[in-house]
Amino acid sequence: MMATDVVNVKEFQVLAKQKLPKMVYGFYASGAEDEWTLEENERAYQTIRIWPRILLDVSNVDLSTRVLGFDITMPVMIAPTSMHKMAHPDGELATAQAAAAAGTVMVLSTGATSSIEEVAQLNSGIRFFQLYIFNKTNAIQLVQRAEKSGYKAIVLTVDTPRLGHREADKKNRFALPPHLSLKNLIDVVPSQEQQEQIKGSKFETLIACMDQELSWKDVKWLQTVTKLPVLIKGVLTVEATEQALQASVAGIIVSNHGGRQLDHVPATISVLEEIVVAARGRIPVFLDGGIRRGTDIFKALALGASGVFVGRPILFALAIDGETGVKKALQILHDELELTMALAGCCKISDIKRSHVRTLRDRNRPSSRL
Ligand SMILES: Cc1cc2nc3c(=O)[nH]c(=O)nc-3n(C[C@H](O)[C@H](O)[C@H](O)COP(=O)(O)O)c2cc1C
Ligand SMILES: CCCCCCC(=O)C(=O)O
Repeated sequence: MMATDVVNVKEFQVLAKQKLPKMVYGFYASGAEDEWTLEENERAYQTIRIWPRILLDVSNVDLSTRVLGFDITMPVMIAPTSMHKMAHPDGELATAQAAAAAGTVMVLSTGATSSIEEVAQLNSGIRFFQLYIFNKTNAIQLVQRAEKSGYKAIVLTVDTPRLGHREADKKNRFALPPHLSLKNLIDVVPSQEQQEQIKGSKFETLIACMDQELSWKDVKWLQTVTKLPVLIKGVLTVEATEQALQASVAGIIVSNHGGRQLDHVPATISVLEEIVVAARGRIPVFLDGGIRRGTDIFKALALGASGVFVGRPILFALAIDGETGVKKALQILHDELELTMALAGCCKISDIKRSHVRTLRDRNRPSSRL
């Protein structure tokens, strides 16, 4: 198969497996331990049925929406993923160009191989900055740089006090290729001495430097050092949603880190609805994990998501064809969502209702005839 033959975003992964070095492909593709959650993230969409409406005028389908007050062309955004230059020499710059061209949000990772400023200089696209907190001094610096560079929100990732156990990385002795660097973390790069102490690679030592004491009071603290809205990424429970409301965050992202952190946590789509209910419409609820089809996006929106973020398909598309590949991946997801909406009888995002889907739980209710 050639890049030009790709007809759905899953095919980018097949091509990327053939093209990328084993260590890089393994880092991007793998999940934690038995990869149950990684697989469940995709599998869970299969249990949800779409209930279409018919004979509605769907000659004009509009996917545009608003996220944190910003107009975007579709409720599909780019999740923060680290180290894009392992996929393609243009790295995050290519991804950011594609996101801006598609009119949607890109979230730049703290672990990017391009700097906050390099990405910001490219165009006027809408970008958020994903924050990993190593220490408060570094966090303040990163947030101030993001603010100054025009990023519109801070996405605080809260599911990574330590890195999940990814066996592929262990087997492949994962390390960032020496010609690349994590440009935003130059000042927390571990010393040779620290590396020897931890008996790991530079990457493992760096991760070990993350602030493992992070707590809800630090979420409050973060809000005092930035004017930007703060989103919490890594929410999977009603309890955390209630705490997020109490902390007055601007929104939450239901995420299990693409199955890379704690294995056997539920698929994100399976917990979305209870989290949406717990959020009581007070803050937007976004979701990532396992989104591979327009129908997946439609299901997430019907269950109450204000938008979704996509991770691996973007990385694999980048690996295959740089900026053009990412544009193509975004276009495919756009077109699939548009077609799904037309076939389900929805002309705009707000037409997508809870009654357009039936979940396993709906079907298992005693009164159900489905
Ligand atoms: C290779 C890779 C690197 C990632 N790096 C980050 C990161 O730096 N920060 C973060 O918050 N999440 C990171 N994630 C998690 C994604 O933001 C997102 O939660 C996940 O990829 C969504 O699942 P999907 O890949 O099935 O779309 C990473 C995921 C992958 C696959
Ligand atoms: C600051 C370095 C980040 C590396 C970890 C990236 C990540 O979140 C992942 O899932 O991998």
